[in-house]
Amino acid sequence: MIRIENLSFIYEGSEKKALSSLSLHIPKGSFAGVTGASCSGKSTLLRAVAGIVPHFMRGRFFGAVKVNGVDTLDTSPQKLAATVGFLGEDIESQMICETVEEEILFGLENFAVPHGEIEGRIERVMEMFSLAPLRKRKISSLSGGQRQKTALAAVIALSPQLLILDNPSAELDPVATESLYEALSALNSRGVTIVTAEQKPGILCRFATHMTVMSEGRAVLNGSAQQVMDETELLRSAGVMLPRRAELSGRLAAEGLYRGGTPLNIPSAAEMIRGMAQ
Ligand SMILES: Nc1ncnc2c1ncn2[C@@H]1O[C@H](COP(=O)(O)OP(=O)(O)OP(=O)(O)O)[C@@H](O)[C@H]1O
Repeated sequence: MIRIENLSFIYEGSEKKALSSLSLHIPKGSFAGVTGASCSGKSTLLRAVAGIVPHFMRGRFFGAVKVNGVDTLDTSPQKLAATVGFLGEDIESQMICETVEEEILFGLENFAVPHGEIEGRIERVMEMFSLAPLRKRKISSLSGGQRQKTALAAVIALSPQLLILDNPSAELDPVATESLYEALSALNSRGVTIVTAEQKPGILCRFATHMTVMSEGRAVLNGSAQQVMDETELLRSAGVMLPRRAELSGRLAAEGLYRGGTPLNIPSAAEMIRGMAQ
């Protein structure tokens, strides 16, 4: 679904490569998680997949990004948006309507979703993000987390085939983050390809089928969540903050007490401890 070939990008006015000779393949149906330290290039990578780089955010672009076989240089982000949902870090700039309902409705009308389908889609995303009580509320009166949920709901209501989310948990509390990832996982199991970037890999490794670690504009690690999370030294050197369960398994392994892989979730961490106690 996404094929990136030898991509380098330098923002206009900058001399530094935000992306450097990056090649990556994300198959259709994946739940891909992109992680890495601040300024490692995660947002730029996602913007390149959505065509925002270099169409809206200009600069020197080398290599190719193909989405569903279409070269993003040969199409516009508006055309891509028919199948690609993108929510960037700066959600404020993506929200243009006065109320929650209008914000979700705007995209649906803009993409000429048949009238008979609109109410069903609005209700579905309202339920997904517990937004029903906020339906008529002004966006200016919402908390950061409520705005984030509204922006996510507006993108998901468009039923994209590919959903790209940059730091979607930024304004969400842990419970809302958990429900967001469960909702994304449910969409993924219905065939939607998902690409999300997060600085911390703890939530990604629980849900992603595929992970990429960025460092200085390069993809320094790429593979299944287990393969990536087992590379603890490389993750540390890329400035990635390991989840506590990975710190724990790493220390136990260094002391010769544990030989398995990094536990990706709490049940597998419990399994690790149970195994040692026996
Ligand atoms: N609009 C821009 N103009 C110029 N340089 C930019 C712009 N956006 C990002 N950069 C630069 O590109 C590089 C990669 O930034 P990017 O935002 O892609 O990293 P990131 O991993 O998403 O960071 P963060 O986790 O802090 O959001 C950095 O050196 C950054 O300063």
